[in-house]
Amino acid sequence: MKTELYIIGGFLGSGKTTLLLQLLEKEKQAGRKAAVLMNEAGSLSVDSALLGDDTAVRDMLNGCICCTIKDEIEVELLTLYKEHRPDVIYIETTGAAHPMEVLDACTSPVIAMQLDVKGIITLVDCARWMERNRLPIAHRKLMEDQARWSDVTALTKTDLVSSEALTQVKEEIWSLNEKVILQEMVFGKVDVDIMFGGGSRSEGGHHVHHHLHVRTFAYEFTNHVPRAEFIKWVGSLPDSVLRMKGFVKFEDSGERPELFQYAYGVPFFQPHPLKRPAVVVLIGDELDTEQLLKGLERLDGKIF
Ligand SMILES: Nc1nc2c(ncn2[C@@H]2O[C@H](COP(=O)(O)OP(=O)(O)OP(=O)(O)O)[C@@H](O)[C@H]2O)c(=O)[nH]1
Repeated sequence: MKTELYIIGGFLGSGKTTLLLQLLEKEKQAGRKAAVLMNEAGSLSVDSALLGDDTAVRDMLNGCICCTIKDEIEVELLTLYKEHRPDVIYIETTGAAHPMEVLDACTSPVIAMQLDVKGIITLVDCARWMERNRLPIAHRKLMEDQARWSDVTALTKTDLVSSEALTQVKEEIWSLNEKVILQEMVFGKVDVDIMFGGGSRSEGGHHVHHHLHVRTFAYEFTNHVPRAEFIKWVGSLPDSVLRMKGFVKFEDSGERPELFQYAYGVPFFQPHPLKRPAVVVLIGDELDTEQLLKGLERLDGKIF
């Protein structure tokens, strides 16, 4: 069984920990084992102290998982997975995190086959959203990007705004992200079934989920791959593939897989010193997963 992964993001003070505590309580009631990866910008984790003893928690301090300590996330996720085999991992990001960067960091090929990346939950503090034009432009843009790239947006602190303001917030968020599931929430109280009814972001297997636009797709090669064919395949990928990364064993490079990176149409290969699983991960908008699977299986010598 794969471990489900949810990313909880949202601007500073938007209510992430408040929601997380509610979600953990629900998981406990459902008899599921939950783990948390908590990212805080400071050197001391205040929020993880609130979580109680029955949840496995790992702190990532002194940096943001979407930039300065991005590489640590795969180690932290692997450690949580290996030590606890949780049913679900929640990642609480710092308020400064960009959701797509966090998604990128969480989809390391080293752990991709073990995780089912369910989605991004973004919290939007309604009062703050209404006043976002007073923020510096970079902060406002981040707040809007957080709403734009989420699967579920929980509108928090609805008790502090008028119903007209709430309607305006909803309309503005829908105009940025028409596929989002919007949920109103007061002090973390939310209908979890509606919230999580939207499908799954990761497709390490062979089934297609609807609703979500940005998805991840992981594939593990069984065989060595012909390099020229692989490069040709990469060149033929549609623009909907935003990012790809992984380790590939080529027919001309022996047993050590090469690190492969692809972003904005440019592939990059590098020999890798360590033993790594031959897994590639794709991130994209409306990925045609059947087509991708066919292409990868052909490269893997499984179909002709
Ligand atoms: N009025 C009101 N306050 C809320 C609500 N949800 C959370 N809060 C309060 O907002 C404050 C921040 O909540 P947190 O859950 O710590 O927010 P956070 O996003 O984890 O904060 P950071 O980790 O600092 O970014 C706390 O004092 C909460 O009690 C709500 O729905 N209404």
